[in-house]
Amino acid sequence: MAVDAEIEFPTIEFRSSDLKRGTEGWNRLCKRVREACETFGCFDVVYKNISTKIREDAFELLKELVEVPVERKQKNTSPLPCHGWVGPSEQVSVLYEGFEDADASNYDSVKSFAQLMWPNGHPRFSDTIHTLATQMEELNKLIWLMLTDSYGLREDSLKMNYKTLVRMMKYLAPPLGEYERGFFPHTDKPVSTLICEDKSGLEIEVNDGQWIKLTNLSPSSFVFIVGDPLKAWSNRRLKPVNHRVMMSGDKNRYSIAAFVIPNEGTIIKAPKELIDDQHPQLFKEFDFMDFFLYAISDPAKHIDSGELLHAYASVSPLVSN
Ligand SMILES: O=C(O)CCC(=O)C(=O)O
Ligand SMILES: [Fe+2]
Repeated sequence: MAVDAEIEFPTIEFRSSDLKRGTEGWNRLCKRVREACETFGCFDVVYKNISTKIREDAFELLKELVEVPVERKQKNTSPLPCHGWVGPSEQVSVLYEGFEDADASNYDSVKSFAQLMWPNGHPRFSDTIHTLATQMEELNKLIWLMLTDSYGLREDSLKMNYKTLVRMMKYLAPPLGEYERGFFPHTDKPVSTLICEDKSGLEIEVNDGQWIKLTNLSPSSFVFIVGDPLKAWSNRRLKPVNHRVMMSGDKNRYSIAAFVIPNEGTIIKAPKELIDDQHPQLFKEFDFMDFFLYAISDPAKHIDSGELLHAYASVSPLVSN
């Protein structure tokens, strides 16, 4: 997929015939996934095992969700600051609105969310979002397996207990002819992220200050994004990508993101196979939740998002990007 005159953003199709571990097709995919995550920190995965129907249904339901009265939206709270429902404000953007289910591959969690928004519940919403979240979680697992296989590691080198937090977002079209921020630039703090969208708007920083828009994503595309913890886990091989949403045109944009949030007490550390004389250990091992809370704390507000991992866990203050 060409998104810029010079830069070719990687699109990788996961054909069912290549998903058998150990086959040539599988090994080829593993290599491409690893290269994309090391070079760009993200890629477009075309994955037809998640049907376009379930995505379309989810976007339709999201359009219903944004219409519920504000008093109900405000019930979507979270123990984490800046999580839960976030309405249009300077905090993210006046164009932005986001809802969150912290454990969306768990049916009861989605059902409780739906009951807050629609007092009589909304089984079709619960079924659809739960199914999509579960399938995105499976896709994420597949990508993790490709990463461990490509580094010649055991599967359990990247295994942890986690929840799949799903964020459902709406971005208003900007005033006519304008090009406006929908989501500020940042690197993701969850371990990894998968995003699907109904309209382009996502942009990534490829070189210092050079942004490219991800256009022409297919109806079966999901954007996989390397989060900061994967950089620490891989001893700086994998690259968290700085990304943002910019809005233009006259259509609203809807997106659904699935984030990997490890359970309390999960330690992020590089497997010993990824540390040697040529690759000395660059990050101290750390508790994911401590890092996550640090990243949304007041002192962290003065540090660039892409520098937070270094500020928090770098072994040496001299190590930079
Ligand atoms: O809406 C999107 O496509 C991206 C949102 C995002 O980057 C995030 O929630 O971390
Ligand atoms: Fe993000």
